[in-house]
Amino acid sequence: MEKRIAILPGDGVGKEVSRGAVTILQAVAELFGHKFQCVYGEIGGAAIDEYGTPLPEHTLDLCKASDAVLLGAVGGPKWDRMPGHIRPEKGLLKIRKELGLYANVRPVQYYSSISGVSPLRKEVVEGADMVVVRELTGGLYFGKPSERTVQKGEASVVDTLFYQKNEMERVIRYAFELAATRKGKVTSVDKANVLESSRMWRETAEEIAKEFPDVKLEHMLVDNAAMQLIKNPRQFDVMVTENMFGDILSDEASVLTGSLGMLPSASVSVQGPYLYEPIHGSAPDIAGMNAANPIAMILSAAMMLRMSFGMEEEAEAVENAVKQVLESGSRTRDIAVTGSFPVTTEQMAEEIKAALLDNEAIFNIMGAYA
Ligand SMILES: NC(=O)C1=CN([C@@H]2O[C@H](COP(=O)(O)OP(=O)(O)OC[C@H]3O[C@@H](n4cnc5c(N)ncnc54)[C@H](O)[C@@H]3O)[C@@H](O)[C@H]2O)C=CC1
Ligand SMILES: CC(C)CC(=O)C(=O)O
Ligand SMILES: [Mg+2]
Repeated sequence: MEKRIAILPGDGVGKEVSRGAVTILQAVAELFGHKFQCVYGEIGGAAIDEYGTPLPEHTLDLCKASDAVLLGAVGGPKWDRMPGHIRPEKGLLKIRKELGLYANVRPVQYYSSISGVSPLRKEVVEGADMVVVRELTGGLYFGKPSERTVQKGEASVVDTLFYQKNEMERVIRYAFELAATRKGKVTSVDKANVLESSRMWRETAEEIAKEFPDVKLEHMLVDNAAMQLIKNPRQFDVMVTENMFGDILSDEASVLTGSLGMLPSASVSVQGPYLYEPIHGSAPDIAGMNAANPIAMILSAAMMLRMSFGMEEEAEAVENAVKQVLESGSRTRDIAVTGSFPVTTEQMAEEIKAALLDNEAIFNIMGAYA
């Protein structure tokens, strides 16, 4: 089966972890007899440098003409002083809007093999298994006006948190549908004690809940949710929340696994290609050092195989290879324990590829004798 994948490496470690994911996709293609046509495009700072804009039209066209999009990360100090409308991050926001990627699905999975890496005690994180569903095309990151002004002679600034009810409905419904396939619980996170937008969000969650009598709904204020995530993460199944709260809480949730380099994501739309990306950014502090953890990106590719291509067996094969490599003790710097010698980004991807090829070879031999 031929699939066309738009690869947008972006900036910083985005480039390095993208190479890791492509290595794994090539191995999957070889093993399972698929054809993945990887077509490359520029986004973020890389696109600003070459074309003067963070999301050139040709990149967007390339994505629209593909079956799925795999994106590394954007941003970095080089472009931090650019005016707001041509910052690298604007390219990411624009592609999300243009592709209608309304729900960003961020699974947080506990790996017993690296439990010691989390600063949280093992008995707190053990067995944590949750998904943050983050609204992705509305809220503060998109609302207008968003500008500096002068009011009564004083420098002033405004950002706007704007939502339409249907934008809340679709992402909350997605969270309920997901919870119905998991542990049957949705925690809707808001700031309804202060914000009018949150009161509408809460009402909408109550309305959608009526469509899912077997799914339990609870509400939680965002400040409490930030604390509960660390205190008792096992209480959560699916957490659904607006754009900025979800951005912040999912980075926090990565601490349950031990590193930001472990968390993948999928962004879904009503129609058109889905986009897959790690939740982390371009990590300028380690960019170019071949030190980034490629697992978040590789697990994002596994999500793509499952969600965009219906390749469940292939996705599981990649996820199992990741587990196996972690169990073998191999670690990039972010998940290394004191005294151990970390592997590079490239080595980690190669080890995952080797585990994938080995497992499938064994599986095929066993199958032949079954
Ligand atoms: N989706 C995207 O493209 C995102 C882009 N950004 C951009 O990235 C730049 C840096 O932002 P930061 O706040 O530093 O966030 P960041 O996520 O890039 O890095 C935060 C910390 O996590 C570490 N880290 C991140 N990914 C890692 C990986 N794969 N392996 C090992 N360690 C990893 C970094 O070294 C750093 O210490 C900014 O320009 C920001 O706007 C930030 C978040 C998301
Ligand atoms: C860089 C931002 C636009 C978004 C962000 O931090 C994220 O999507 O995780
Ligand atoms: Mg973020």
